[in-house]
Amino acid sequence: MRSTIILISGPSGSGKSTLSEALAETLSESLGPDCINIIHEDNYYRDQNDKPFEERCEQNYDHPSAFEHELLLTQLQQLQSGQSVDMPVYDFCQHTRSDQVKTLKPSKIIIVEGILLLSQAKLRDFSDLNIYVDAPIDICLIRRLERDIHQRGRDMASVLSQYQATVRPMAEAFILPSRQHADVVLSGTSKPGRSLALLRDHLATVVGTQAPS
Ligand SMILES: Nc1ncnc2c1ncn2[C@@H]1O[C@H](COP(=O)(O)OP(=O)(O)O)[C@@H](O)[C@H]1O
Ligand SMILES: O=c1ccn([C@@H]2O[C@H](COP(=O)(O)O)[C@@H](O)[C@H]2O)c(=O)[nH]1
Repeated sequence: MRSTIILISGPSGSGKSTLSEALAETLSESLGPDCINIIHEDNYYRDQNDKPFEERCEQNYDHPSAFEHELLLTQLQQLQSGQSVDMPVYDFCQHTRSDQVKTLKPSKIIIVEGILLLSQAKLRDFSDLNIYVDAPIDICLIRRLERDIHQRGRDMASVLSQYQATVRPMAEAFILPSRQHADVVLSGTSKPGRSLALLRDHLATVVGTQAPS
């Protein structure tokens, strides 16, 4: 079995995770629930257990060097060659890898979502379909504020200072230019069903005759 790899990239808060879940749900209906893995690029943030918490809070998490993209590519290659992998698990509240891993079994489809995937030539060349999710930057910031405060243990002041120091400048330097590498650009403010409809022909090409209707 050769896995089909689908990358979903775009700015933080644009709607990548939401689209990934919607796509996985739709594909599961036609291919079966065990046919799909979703991998979050976030799990490949570098381990920082050797640094004190205060220092971890100050890191730039929006530069490509913050990620271990080589490990992500290696694990995608292993999954594609039929091997299970132990994916790292990231703890956003602690800004480092947790001591857990998640074992992934090979699957027909692998959806990978994350901010900097399309900035990486080796990853986008390895992928069968490259999707970029776009949304206005004010919408992304509002969504991020809500999420980081409610789910990632942050306060408004730290989210806003990080946004100005690294999130926005790195997005301008690395994420927004990566849009040019996408096979398809989707709106992160449209209903997910509309995005799935726009993906139909692309999915038929990469997934084959069993693409969702
Ligand atoms: N198409 C959409 N329409 C309305 N709200 C959305 C849409 N996509 C995502 N959201 C909301 O925006 C927030 C961030 O979405 P998420 O998918 O987690 O973004 P990302 O993975 O790009 O950081 C979530 O609260 C989600 O419910
Ligand atoms: O320890 C960390 C690691 C990452 N971040 C921020 O997370 C986003 C990426 O997550 P999405 O789910 O794709 O939005 C990135 O912009 C980093 O700034 C963090 O704050 N702390």
